[in-house]
Amino acid sequence: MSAVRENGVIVAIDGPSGAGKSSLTKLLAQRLGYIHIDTGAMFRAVALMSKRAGIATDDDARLAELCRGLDVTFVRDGASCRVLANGEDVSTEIRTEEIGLLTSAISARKPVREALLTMQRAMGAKGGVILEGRDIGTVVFPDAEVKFFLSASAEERGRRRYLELAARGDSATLEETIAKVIQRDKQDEGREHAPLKQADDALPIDSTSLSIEEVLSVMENAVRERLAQGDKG
Ligand SMILES: Nc1ncnc2c1ncn2[C@@H]1O[C@H](COP(=O)(O)OP(=O)(O)OP(=O)(O)O)[C@@H](O)[C@H]1O
Ligand SMILES: Nc1ccn([C@H]2C[C@H](O)[C@@H](COP(=O)(O)O)O2)c(=O)n1
Repeated sequence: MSAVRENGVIVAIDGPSGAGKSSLTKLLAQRLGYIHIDTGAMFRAVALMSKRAGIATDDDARLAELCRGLDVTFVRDGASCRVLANGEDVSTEIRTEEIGLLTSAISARKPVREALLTMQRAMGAKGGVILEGRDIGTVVFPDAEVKFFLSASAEERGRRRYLELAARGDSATLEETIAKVIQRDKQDEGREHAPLKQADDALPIDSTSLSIEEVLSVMENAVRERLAQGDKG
């Protein structure tokens, strides 16, 4: 059993787009008093800055230089969290579907993954954190005390995303949205560096037919059970 960390355990929540990672990480972090680290938002911030700088998605030298000069931070704003890139609030801009697709390409580049890996490990090393992403339990923190792999059918994840986009006034159809979810799955699973995959010791949760509350209950129980084990030394 790994040594007890200074601020608590590390919780990893990996899974494909639209599975519910951000929703559950936010709620679980509130329940546990843990810090929520949205690693997807970090990759999205890199993608946004690369777009602004006109950097090609395969220009590794310029991407590496951009990452060296990029500081991504999270700032609590009431019940939610703002994402700052070099001090600029980019929380809204990074959430567009355009940036989402660009991020899938950018996140496949080795220099970007190496730069953000260093940042993510520095943010979470002392524990008391929940990191959500694609490679947390396999690459970022393979020694995380609790790992979940949260998934749902592509149709259900597309439906969720469709409802989310429609609420924001986006005119994408359900069929188009499901197709984009499947496209991002293929890109995230098929890339050479840190592909999306379930860690061998992760607890799989298929949320296709589960409510957010039902998923949260499974996750909270699993974390509290692990914390109780730590108390036993
Ligand atoms: N179990 C669930 N049942 C119904 N809706 C859900 C469930 N989990 C999440 N949702 C909804 O699905 C949408 C996507 O959820 P969320 O953004 O948390 O997913 P995600 O895995 O973080 O996606 P991405 O990786 O693309 O950021 C949100 O509108 C959320 O409220
Ligand atoms: N640890 C991570 C987190 C995210 N990504 C990639 C995968 C997605 O295509 C993109 C945006 O993530 P989201 O905000 O939708 O969760 O970033 C990754 O490769 N590794």
